[in-house]
Formats: sequence, C-alpha cells, structure tokens
Amino acid sequence: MATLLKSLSVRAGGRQLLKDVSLALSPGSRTALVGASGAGKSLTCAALAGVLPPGLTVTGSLTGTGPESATAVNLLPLPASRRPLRDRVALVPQDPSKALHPLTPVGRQIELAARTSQSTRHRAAQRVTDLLAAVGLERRLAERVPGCLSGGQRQRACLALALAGDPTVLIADEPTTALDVVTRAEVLDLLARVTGRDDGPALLLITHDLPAAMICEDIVVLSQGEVVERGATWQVLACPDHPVTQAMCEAARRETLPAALTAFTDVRLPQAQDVDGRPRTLVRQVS
Ligand SMILES: Nc1ncnc2c1ncn2[C@@H]1O[C@H](COP(=O)(O)OP(=O)(O)OP(=O)(O)O)[C@@H](O)[C@H]1O
Repeated sequence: MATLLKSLSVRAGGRQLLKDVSLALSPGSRTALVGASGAGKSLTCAALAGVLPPGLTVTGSLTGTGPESATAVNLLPLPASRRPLRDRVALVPQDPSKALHPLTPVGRQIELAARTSQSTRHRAAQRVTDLLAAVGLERRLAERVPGCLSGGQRQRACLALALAGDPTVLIADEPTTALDVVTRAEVLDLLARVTGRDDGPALLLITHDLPAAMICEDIVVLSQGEVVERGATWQVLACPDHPVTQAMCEAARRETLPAALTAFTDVRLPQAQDVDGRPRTLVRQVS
C-alpha cells in the first residue's frame, strides 16, 4: 500500500505556505519533488516526516502503509515519535553532519539504527554488513568517525543509516548539492540502485537539479506552495507545460556541458595570423 499525502495545506498566520499538496508514494516508486527556493519542498517533507515546526496551521491527511492502515488513520497531526513503526520515513539530508553523530563510528551508528527493525543484535550486525556493501562502503570505513570520511563516503553512510530502519519512505533532500560532479553521479546512481524494488521504500528526491530528477520515474513541480505540474519525468522535462517548469528546464539546458560548449564559437580574427600567414582561430565566449 502507498503512503498517501492528501490535500496538505499549511498556513502561518494569514500566510498560505502550502495549498492542497498531494503525493502518492508507493513501495518502490521514485518521485522527484522540484521547485525554486521557497516553493515549499522542505515543508512538504517535514509534514511527511512528522517534524513540522510548531505554530503552523495544518490541514490534510497522511495515511500510511501496511494492512492496519486500511482504517486510514491520519498520521499528519502526530509527531515522528508517536507514529507506528511501519510508517517510518527516513531522511538523507543535504548536510550529512545533520544525520551523523560526529564522535561515533559510522558503523556503530548504522547498527544502532538497524536495531529498531532487527530482532537480535546478531541480525542487526548482519544488516550493517549488508548495508555497507549495498552503499559501496568498505567494511574498514565503518570504524571511522564521520570527520575521517570524504564527503561522498559520508553521504553513503547517511544513506545506509537511513535504510537501516527499513523505512517505507526515503526522503533524499538535495543529497548531491555539496558534492563534486563525479561523486554526484555516483551518489545518484547509488540512490537509483538501492530503491525501485517493489518491496523497498518509496523514494522522494528533493532537488533543484533537473538532470538528477531523471533517476525518478515521476516528477512533481511545486511553485509558491502549490503543485503546478506533475507526470512522468521524461515527459514533463521534454515538454514542460507550466511556465515555472519551462523556466527551470530552460535554465537547466543552459547549464549543461553541451550547451556551455556551444556557447563558445570559433572566431576568426583576420588581423591575427600564424607565423605561416594563415588566419589564427581564436575561441571566445559569446554572451
Ligand atoms: N516555520 C515557518 N514559519 C513561517 N514560514 C515558514 C516556516 N517554514 C517555512 N516557511 C516559509 O514557507 C515557504 C516555503 O519554505 P520551504 O523551506 O518549504 O521552501 P523550499 O522549497 O524547501 O526552499 P529551499 O529550496 O530554499 O530549501 C517559504 O516562504 C518559507 O519562508
């Protein structure tokens, strides 16, 4: 069964922050939630995770997974600590230091998280071994504290930590923003590999990075607290309908390497000549 967020609306005093946001997150599904800064992505995730800040007026419903959820209890008003275990939502934050304890070896942290879903210590230890292998971290790195790992390794450890509690929804909040391009590609590839199984968690990928959204089958575009477009990712990105999506796609197009390269052109300057008298080809950027 899917985790269903229906008609989420959030107000702060007289200001509407989110209006009628709905998401259906089935096991194994991958959904990208995109939008400009301030569009409401973090608030939507906070509502899913049960960590909305106090003082906001919230309406809508969140119903969870598992056979018991047939009664469709609304989880939205419940803080994370009071939600049933079967409705776990895990977060891979943009900044790994928000998820990892700085003084505890990462393997130990993953083991502690695994104990919430495994019946025995032995099974939890086995789960750590499996998770480290799944996220491509060498076993010896498990003995290190986060400060002794590279940025990419820390992000992998965060992913293992998030998966350790067998979540039903995995939220990855801008997981690649702080990474170099090669590590970014590796982490996206990893996210795609550890999700997408029918018995695995639903992935909600929060991103400004439209090419990164391509690891998700579905995309939801938020603008000023409202969903303005949704659909199959390839279709929405190939033929964006809403002006906000069109602007995002255009900006992404300009930033890709092929587009950057075509912004350079060969310019022949007749007065510049090689020693043998041929015109010299200079390359300059065209604005
Ligand atoms: N606790 C709060 N009280 C009042 N307004 C808030 C609160 N939290 C967020 N907002 C406002 O809600 C709007 C949406 O914020 P949100 O953090 O969800 O945006 P976002 O899409 O995640 O942006 P970014 O990509 O920059 O993180 C913003 O205008 C923000 O100022």
